[in-house]
Amino acid sequence: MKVVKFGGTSVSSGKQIEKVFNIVMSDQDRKIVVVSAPGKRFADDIKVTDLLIECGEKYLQNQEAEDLVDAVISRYASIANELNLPNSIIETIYKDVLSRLNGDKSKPIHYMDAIKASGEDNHAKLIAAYFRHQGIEASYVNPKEAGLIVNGSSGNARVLPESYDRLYSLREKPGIVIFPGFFGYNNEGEIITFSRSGSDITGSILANGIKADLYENFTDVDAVYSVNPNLVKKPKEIRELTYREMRELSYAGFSVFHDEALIPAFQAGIPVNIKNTNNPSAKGTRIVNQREHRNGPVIGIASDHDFCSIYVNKYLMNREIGFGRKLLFILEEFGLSYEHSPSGIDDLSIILRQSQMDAETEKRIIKRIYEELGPDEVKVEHNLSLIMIVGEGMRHNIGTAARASNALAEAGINIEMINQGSSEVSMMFGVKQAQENRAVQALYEEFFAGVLV
Ligand SMILES: Nc1ncnc2c1ncn2[C@@H]1O[C@H](COP(=O)(O)OP(=O)(O)O)[C@@H](O)[C@H]1O
Ligand SMILES: N[C@@H](CC(=O)OP(=O)(O)O)C(=O)O
Repeated sequence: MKVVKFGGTSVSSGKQIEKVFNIVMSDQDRKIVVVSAPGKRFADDIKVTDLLIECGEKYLQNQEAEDLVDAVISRYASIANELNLPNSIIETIYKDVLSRLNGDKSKPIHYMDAIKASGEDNHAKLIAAYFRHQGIEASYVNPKEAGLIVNGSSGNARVLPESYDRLYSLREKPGIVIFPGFFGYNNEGEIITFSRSGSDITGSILANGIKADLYENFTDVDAVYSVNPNLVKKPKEIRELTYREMRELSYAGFSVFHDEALIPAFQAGIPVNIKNTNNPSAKGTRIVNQREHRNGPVIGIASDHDFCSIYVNKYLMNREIGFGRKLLFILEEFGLSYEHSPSGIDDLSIILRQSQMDAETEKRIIKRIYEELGPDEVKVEHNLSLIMIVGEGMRHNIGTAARASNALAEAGINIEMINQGSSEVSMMFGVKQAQENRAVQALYEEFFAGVLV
């Protein structure tokens, strides 16, 4: 039995949903179908989730948002029209969206979550109606009814382990199950969404719950490429990746698969296959526990931007017990999470996503570090990009760091910091944001020219 997830681009129009239908019908093991809200049909299009967020925010401020409600409903209406579905489905969706928008605003965060989740919830109903219209036994299943219970905060839902046992009974449901991605319910019955692009997570949870043989994740590219295809023309396709490699790469910028989505599938030992809705016969990329090492040391290069670093220097820092803890405690008190902390004997850098820290917070943090830790120097550097080179093969190859540093030096790029992950499957380079793309291209040239992946 397989769980199949279709991303926003795969369900963005009636034509795309016909492809989804054909893919599901072509393999009788494809039983559980997880869907996203309608995504982009073309580069400048707006995802339904983004329209809903704008709409909800206006309603919260009691502002007019009729044009936005129209924009949401007309996305579903044009899909229903293309698929020759009766108008009653659009009336149902319209009523649902309005009732959420006019719902209880006393807890704005929960209010917004219910609105965001309507994108997938209504689309799952529409897609189930289409399958039935085609004469196929199919039903929409709500996450609460199925037992997908979560905790955590809005946009950061965490599945509760007991959900898995409950979801197992989906196996017995007759026909095809159409399941909305992106959200679950907490024990109080409130909707909580996963982080953005979180339908990948729902698919993985369901794959674990029903103990699927395979989790197929359909998107709009033939494979996971060794580098973001928007940065390098026709990059090499990756046939097979380990869970650890994919986890590092999706964390560091491979937006094709959500980094949190690997854990449930990994825990149950279920392989993941990333495939293309627009070219389903292409093999795609498999994510597995172990793979053969036929390529060089590196399997992929990912990059992400908008980081900053807080650099702290103090002579004899290495002998001062509790220095690191006190520094991190200051950040904790400001509610900040950090990504990495490369260190030397007398210095320590903390890398953060800079959107968390405005100018005022930064000033207050620096003041506290000076007051409480007595450093010789504290420096904050903004607009950094992190580039991650990833590959299980790096463990068996010496000289990877030297090759990467040389390639960057030859491209005239200054390395602001290096961090070799203790996992030994990744190595991170910090560079100035303006040099990110050039750095990725230089590393790609170094590690992939002529390599079979
Ligand atoms: N290394 C990579 N390999 C493949 N796609 C990538 C990679 N890095 C970024 N992407 C982008 O991820 C996109 C697919 O993810 P996403 O837009 O979330 O799809 P979906 O709508 O199916 O959820 C691709 O179109 C591509 O632009
Ligand atoms: N619709 C949600 C969840 C999701 O997974 O979407 P997509 O499959 O388009 O990345 C979002 O935009 O975040």
